[in-house]
Amino acid sequence: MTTLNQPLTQAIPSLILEEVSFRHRGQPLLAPVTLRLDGCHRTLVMGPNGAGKSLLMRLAHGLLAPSQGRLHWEGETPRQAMVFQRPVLLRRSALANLTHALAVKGTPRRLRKALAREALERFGLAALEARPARVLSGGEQQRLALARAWLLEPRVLFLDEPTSALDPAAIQAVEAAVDEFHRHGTRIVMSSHDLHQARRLADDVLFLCGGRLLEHTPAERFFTAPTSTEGRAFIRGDLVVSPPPP
Ligand SMILES: Nc1ncnc2c1ncn2[C@@H]1O[C@H](COP(=O)(O)OP(=O)(O)OP(=O)(O)O)[C@@H](O)[C@H]1O
Repeated sequence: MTTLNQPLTQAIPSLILEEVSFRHRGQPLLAPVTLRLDGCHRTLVMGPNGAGKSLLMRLAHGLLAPSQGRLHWEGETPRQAMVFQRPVLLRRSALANLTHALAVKGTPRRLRKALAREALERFGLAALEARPARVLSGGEQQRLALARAWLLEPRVLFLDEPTSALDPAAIQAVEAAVDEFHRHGTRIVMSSHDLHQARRLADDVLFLCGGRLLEHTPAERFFTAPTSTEGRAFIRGDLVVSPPPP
């Protein structure tokens, strides 16, 4: 029996960052960040190009180690997955990309194809199962990456600008998939510089500019009364250019 269709009901551990900063070759790229992510929320990480959104997400997901500070989960580290702007897919069929992920996860061979097909169906890719993953369109590749993440049953899903190269129909499909994860009980942490998208999806917003976290507020408050000058300019739609990192 698969548990993939069962909502994930246990509480998600909180993620706590205490004075987490990141430097590269001595150059500060992210100024110390202190924050806490709780509950099954959809957190949108916003800010102009070069603000430090990807850095913060990679640190949170454990792909980068902080130069200073402490990052930890309150309780057991939850299962996590990350979806990138340009998904990294294997030179195999769409189906084989998913059965491979299940093999790595340790799913018994006899269950893999059925589970992979169920995920392809869920993300509207059933007709493409035999197609080489790398010839799929950008939107299809992104949905395949989401289907792969789905099979990992993450409690926390990080998405780094997953729709920035997609057209409106593909964006809609990715946003529907994100909703599906959230309804299932997965915490979403997603970066975007698209205000419209953030208004559609966000419960809370992390706003970064120039390698500094300037705001962490409920979405409604960020959109109506941002507290930082940069946040206000961003909401007005002014061109906000990230100053050089701290
Ligand atoms: N591994 C790294 N080594 C050196 N510099 C890095 C590294 N990762 C990011 N940077 C630099 O840190 C700054 C922040 O980059 P980051 O990718 O986090 O920005 P971003 O907010 O995600 O921007 P975008 O919206 O353009 O994706 C940039 O100046 C970038 O060049």
